[in-house]
Amino acid sequence: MKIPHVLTVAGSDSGAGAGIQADLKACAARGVYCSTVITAVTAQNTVGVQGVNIVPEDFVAEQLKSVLSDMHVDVVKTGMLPTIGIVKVLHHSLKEFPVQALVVDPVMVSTSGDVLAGPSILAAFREELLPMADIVTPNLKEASALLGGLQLETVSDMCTAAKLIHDMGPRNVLVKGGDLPSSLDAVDIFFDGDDFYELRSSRIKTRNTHGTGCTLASCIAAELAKGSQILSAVKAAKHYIETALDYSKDIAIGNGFQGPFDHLLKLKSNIRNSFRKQAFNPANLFLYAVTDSGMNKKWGRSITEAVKAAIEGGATIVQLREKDAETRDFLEAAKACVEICHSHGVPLLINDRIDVALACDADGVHVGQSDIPARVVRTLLGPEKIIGVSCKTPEQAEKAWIDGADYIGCGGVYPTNTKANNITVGLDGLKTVCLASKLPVVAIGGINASNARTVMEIGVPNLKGVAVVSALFDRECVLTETQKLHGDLTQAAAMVK
Ligand SMILES: Cc1ncc(COP(=O)(O)OP(=O)(O)O)c(N)n1
Ligand SMILES: Cc1nc(C(=O)O)sc1CCOP(=O)(O)O
Ligand SMILES: [Mg+2]
Repeated sequence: MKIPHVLTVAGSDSGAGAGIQADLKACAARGVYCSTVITAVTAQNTVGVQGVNIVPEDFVAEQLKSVLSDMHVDVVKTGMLPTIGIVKVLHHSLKEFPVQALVVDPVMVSTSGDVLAGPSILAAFREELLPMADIVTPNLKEASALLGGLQLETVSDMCTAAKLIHDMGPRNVLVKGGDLPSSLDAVDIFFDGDDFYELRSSRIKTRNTHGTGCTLASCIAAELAKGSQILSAVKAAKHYIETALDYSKDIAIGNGFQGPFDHLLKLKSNIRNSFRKQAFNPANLFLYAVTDSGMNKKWGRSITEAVKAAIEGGATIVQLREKDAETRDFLEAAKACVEICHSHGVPLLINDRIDVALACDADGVHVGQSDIPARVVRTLLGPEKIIGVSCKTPEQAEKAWIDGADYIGCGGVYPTNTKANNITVGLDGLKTVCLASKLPVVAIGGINASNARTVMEIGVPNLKGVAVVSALFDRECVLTETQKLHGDLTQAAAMVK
């Protein structure tokens, strides 16, 4: 079995908050193998950097050759590259042994203010490394240094910097605004050469932020190694950092002004979660079956029988929406459904109940506008679980994206008897929300085999499927109804293509 593999080319931090040590822990936390090429050994603690011993460039070259010639590396991530010679050696090695992606964290100054790579390195970064990079992740100081001292004080300045750095050759740029004085949130700007994305996460009040830059870059590298798209990788990395900082905000290591944080929080909270589930695939929204115990009871079947039939009929994702079930019964049924769904490779989500989702280790949850906010759900469930949010307006869709949701449900497309007092947005409302949403969308509300094609034929690329309750579960045969709907959706998908 092949395991995703990141090679980090960076300096050692004796205090183990940043550098090679942070990279190893971040990759371990993300379930990715990490090999190491050490460019420098630093004597460092929470007070600052007391000494730096640079590894001779021919020995950096030897380490690179050892790893790249033997082990299948997916992604290379760079940190402290203290000399021009080492940058050139790395450039040469990557030409000889190409990898799937290169993540460049242009480390220049430690957070304690100590210089780790002098200004002479800038030209080598610009000429040798940035043109090869899939993403470069400067903080404000590093972005300013790369741009000859350009002042960066606002989000708009960050966009300008991202564009100018993109012109140096990397395919994507993430300018990290953690030091932006005026912002309550941590605002980063991601630029892919076409679009700017403003990525916000809450600023956690803690002294334990040493190593966040190294960790973010390693985490992006780890996600890329697992096959994520670049923007998803960046978002997952930001969520991970936010969760880890929050988890570690009160730990006390060292006497200096900036301490390390705990990368391996998941091992303490839930060991099973440290093994990444299948990354969320928007294609799973194609035929989204949402259960209703009242309906299934009426037709004399259990939740598990209903879920099994829906999956056998072609459901691509299942949500347990059991509004009236006793918690203990709901949890037992949910555990059984997790087994059924996972044996068929189908994700299982829980409606509303984060406690039940955690207890049965479901793949995620779906929440609405009056449920626990998605941002809080993300903190509770961690970066890996799937989160869906019900949205009826473009503003709600924007908020869902900012809060770290993976998809949105939009409805009611048609009137429904399944949800009381539900506002109908119609096909026009659905289209408006889809066009505004940066997330994939599943349509819901009054959808059945006779109108599913009309819904899908609005022809908006991020509309990925339909979610249905009564059309599957308020029927005698769930299997037959699911098969019928699956057939209609498949025809609609062929038409839209
Ligand atoms: C896929 C999907 N979309 C929307 C909803 C509705 O969620 P919510 O607005 O929280 O209402 P309830 O389902 O909780 O009544 C959904 N469940 N699934
Ligand atoms: C659960 C739910 N949410 C809706 C929304 O508009 O967000 S409509 C709805 C009920 C969908 O049931 P049926 O497929 O039986 O119409
Ligand atoms: Mg809800």
